[in-house]
Amino acid sequence: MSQDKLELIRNAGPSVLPSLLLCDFGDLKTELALLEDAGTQVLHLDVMDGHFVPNLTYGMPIVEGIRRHSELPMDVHLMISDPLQFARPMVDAGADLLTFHVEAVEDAGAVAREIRSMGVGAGVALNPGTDLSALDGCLDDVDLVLVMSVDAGFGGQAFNPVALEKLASLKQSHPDLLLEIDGGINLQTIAAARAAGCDLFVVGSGIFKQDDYASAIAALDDAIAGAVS
Ligand SMILES: O=C(CO)[C@H](O)[C@H](O)COP(=O)(O)O
Ligand SMILES: [Co+2]
Repeated sequence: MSQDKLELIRNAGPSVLPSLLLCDFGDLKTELALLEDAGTQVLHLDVMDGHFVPNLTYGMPIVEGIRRHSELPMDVHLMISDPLQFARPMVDAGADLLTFHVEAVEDAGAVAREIRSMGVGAGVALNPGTDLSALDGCLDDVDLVLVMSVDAGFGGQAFNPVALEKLASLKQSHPDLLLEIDGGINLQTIAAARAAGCDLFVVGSGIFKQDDYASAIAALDDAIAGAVS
């Protein structure tokens, strides 16, 4: 099942991925229905442990709850110190792709291989201050690279353009790699990310702080389509 969903994630781009960090968790069912009606193809879930990042969000019960209300593929962004500690429970909860931070682990390739052995996709993320060289040796083992355009931990932060250089460089060196960006993506920043070669665009405030999710997503889609590379 997860392999089919992973294929859907691979083929979704270019696409906006709503980050549920800022959604109304008191009414998940309605939130998910609105996102599905707006044409969402993949959900982005932010898991924070209060240790790797100074913020705490949610774990398996919420991922499982989201899965009960939606069949959409789930891209789970693990901002946690020990990704392998919770990888299997996250897969059992319904995750289809697990993205861990390269800053959190000793051997990113080994972590990615272990995640893939669980039948789901593996992604590796890097914060704005982390050099691309941190990914040396692991890119053959991952399905996706998540280039952070804010320091992982909070929604609503300002976009850091260092992400654009990293995307362009990865696109050039690994043209077949799936590239995702996360943090401060909105109508002002999304076209530049597309022009730099990005496939998947995580958006939190740019959707959930807007009155109408569908028109917010449609405007972001239009900006992606109009991007010049
Ligand atoms: O991983 C994240 C934060 O660490 C979130 O996915 C991201 O911040 C989305 O929110 P926004 O679009 O408001 O920046
Ligand atoms: Co995220």
